[in-house]
Amino acid sequence: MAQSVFRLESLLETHEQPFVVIGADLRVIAVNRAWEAAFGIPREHQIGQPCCKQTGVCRHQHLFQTLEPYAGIFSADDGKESKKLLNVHGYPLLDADGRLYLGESQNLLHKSADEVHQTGMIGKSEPFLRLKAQLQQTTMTLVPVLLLGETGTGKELAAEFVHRHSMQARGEFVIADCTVFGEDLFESELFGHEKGAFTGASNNKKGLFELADNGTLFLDEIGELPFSQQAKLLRAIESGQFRRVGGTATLKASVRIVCATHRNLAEMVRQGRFREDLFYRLSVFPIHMPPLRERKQDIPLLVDHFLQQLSLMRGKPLAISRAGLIKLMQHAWPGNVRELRNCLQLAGSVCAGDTIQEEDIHFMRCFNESVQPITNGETEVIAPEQTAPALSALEQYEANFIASLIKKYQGNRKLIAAEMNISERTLYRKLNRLNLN
Ligand SMILES: Nc1ncnc2c1ncn2[C@@H]1O[C@H](COP(=O)(O)OP(=O)(O)OP(=O)(O)O)[C@@H](O)[C@H]1O
Repeated sequence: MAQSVFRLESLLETHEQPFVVIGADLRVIAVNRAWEAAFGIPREHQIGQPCCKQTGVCRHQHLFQTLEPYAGIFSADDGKESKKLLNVHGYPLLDADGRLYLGESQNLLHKSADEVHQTGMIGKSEPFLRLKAQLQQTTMTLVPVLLLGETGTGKELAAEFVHRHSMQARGEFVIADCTVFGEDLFESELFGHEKGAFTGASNNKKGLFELADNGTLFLDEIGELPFSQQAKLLRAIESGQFRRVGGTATLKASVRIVCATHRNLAEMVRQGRFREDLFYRLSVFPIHMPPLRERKQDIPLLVDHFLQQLSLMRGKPLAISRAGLIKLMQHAWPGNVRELRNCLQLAGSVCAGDTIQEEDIHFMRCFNESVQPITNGETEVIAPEQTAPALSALEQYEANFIASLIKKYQGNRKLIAAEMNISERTLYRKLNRLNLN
């Protein structure tokens, strides 16, 4: 039992974003360090507390009743005046005895100046220094920046860097994850809505664009934005003007746009899946994030950095043997820096002493996004249940593999993503694409 609690806690720590586990009695069982840092509440004050302070059926209770995973944008129920907006994914978890829990990742949608990553980006290799110089150049203007690169290469970190060094640094850094914007959600999440605009709109609500006024709006995975919504985004970016859903007033916001994608947007334009005008507007300043295999010189520095973090978490030093470091240098790192961090985290939790040995290091199976998901050029803007496309043999293989992990981990997306060495967001996209949701 002690071992499984230890494993659960170390797995929670591999999660970069705030994560909470809630029991069927609607009380908090565990939170990770990212959660403590985001809300400024030590875990010992949170564990055992009710999941929500408001009365009535909450999303957590609803999940325990229906066992249906959910995703959406909610404000934090942390008892503080300035409500933080969270992009939330919740799903049921089962332990080995069949007890039901709820796991919820809570990605902060906006970070104030002092919450934005202070540690900076680590590296000294030539590709890394070139990247940093390009990022520095963007800080002298307010033109949109497009970050292109594989999963785990540090696109979000780079977006924070651009914000932190820009003229808008005093404003908020607001994250909009385009993978969760369906046709319905996009407008009200991005531009807000007025009370009564649609069923469930019980209050006026600011959108992410408004929240990013005088700051930066980071549109993550811009390639996933539904085609039908792309013109609305373009209009708002060009004019800085927008209207809340159900509102008549034209509002204005001065927003610096930074986008990221692992997709080939130019190819999507050619296939008619991404608007050409939006593409040209966003790709004024395209920046390629080098994969870790092209900057292996940075591995020792990154290893030092992550070992320091792990030592702090453990409360005692953690080192790595020379043979262990060589093993890390020889790996191709398809999951990039995230994979390196997860690999060290797991090695640290299995190593017997204070030094990670070669045999403590295990590389995880990884499917990266180089598998081109859609070939007929139109499926992503069509409701999947009506027109689910036939999967290619490779996709079918991937779907079978993920289905076996879903079974193995009883649907726990965090564990599935950890085994596949991809972020939960990437897993979420794959589940949608492969009709596994
Ligand atoms: N140069 C770096 N120095 C230190 N940490 C890094 C660096 N690059 C990435 N990381 C760490 O690696 C992890 C993944 O980074 P990040 O989320 O920014 O990648 P990403 O490209 O946005 O991934 P995805 O496309 O899957 O969302 C984070 O924990 C981040 O802090």
